[in-house]
Amino acid sequence: MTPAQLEGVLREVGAARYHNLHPLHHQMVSGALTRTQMQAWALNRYCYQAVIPRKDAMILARAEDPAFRAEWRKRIEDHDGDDGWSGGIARWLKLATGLGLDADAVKSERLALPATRFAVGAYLSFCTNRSLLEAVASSLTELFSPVIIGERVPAMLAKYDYVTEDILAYFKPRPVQASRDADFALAYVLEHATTPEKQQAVIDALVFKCDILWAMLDALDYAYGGKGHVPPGAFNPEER
Ligand SMILES: O=C(O)c1cc(C(=O)O)c2c(n1)C(=O)C(=O)c1cc(C(=O)O)[nH]c1-2
Repeated sequence: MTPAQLEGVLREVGAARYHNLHPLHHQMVSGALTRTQMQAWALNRYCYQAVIPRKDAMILARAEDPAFRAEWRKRIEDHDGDDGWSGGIARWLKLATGLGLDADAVKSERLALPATRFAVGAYLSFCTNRSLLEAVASSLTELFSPVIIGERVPAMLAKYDYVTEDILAYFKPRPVQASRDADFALAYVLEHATTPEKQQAVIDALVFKCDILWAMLDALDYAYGGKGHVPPGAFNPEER
């Protein structure tokens, strides 16, 4: 494949598998989620946010090119800020507490769904154990995140009276940051996936990452959707 063809395939993967196609996302933007479902989404998604700078540190540690590291470290700065609590993770915590959750409970991750923990752990270990090229490719879901954020934020503000712009401050810088990050990662992947095997590996990495995001929404839907099968020990407001 030429680099342009590979880019085309990667974009097709996103068009077919990204989590904006998940029924739970559709319910969220149509205004159909209960407050408990919204809280559960925020609480579980915190685990994903919290692992992102850790997996990026794994990628950094394995990159030999200083110019690559200088670019990639911006991702860690975006999420941790200068002091650990002035970046994206802190803003996600604000989102969670704005929805009525307790900050310490969210931070502890103890109330997250088992499947969330497994999915997030799988992402961290993928970026630790696979090739640098595959780890970089697995971040390429960010090519598609500006679209889902563009759907989610206006819909949440319009459809849920308890959601405010302040609560959703996390998302404000994300489309710009994600485009910067995804452009860099895509250029890296297109330059370094030089054999059919490597090209297949980066496609598979993006599929794997779409599956992580999909599995997280599946688990939320199963636990807090119509069936209401909340696993033992997981967030369950009715038990309080
Ligand atoms: O709101 C979303 O649906 C969404 C999706 C993704 C993604 O596609 O992985 C990320 C984010 N947000 C996000 O905020 C973020 O910081 C982020 C980092 C990464 C990554 O894999 O390095 N993905 C995402």
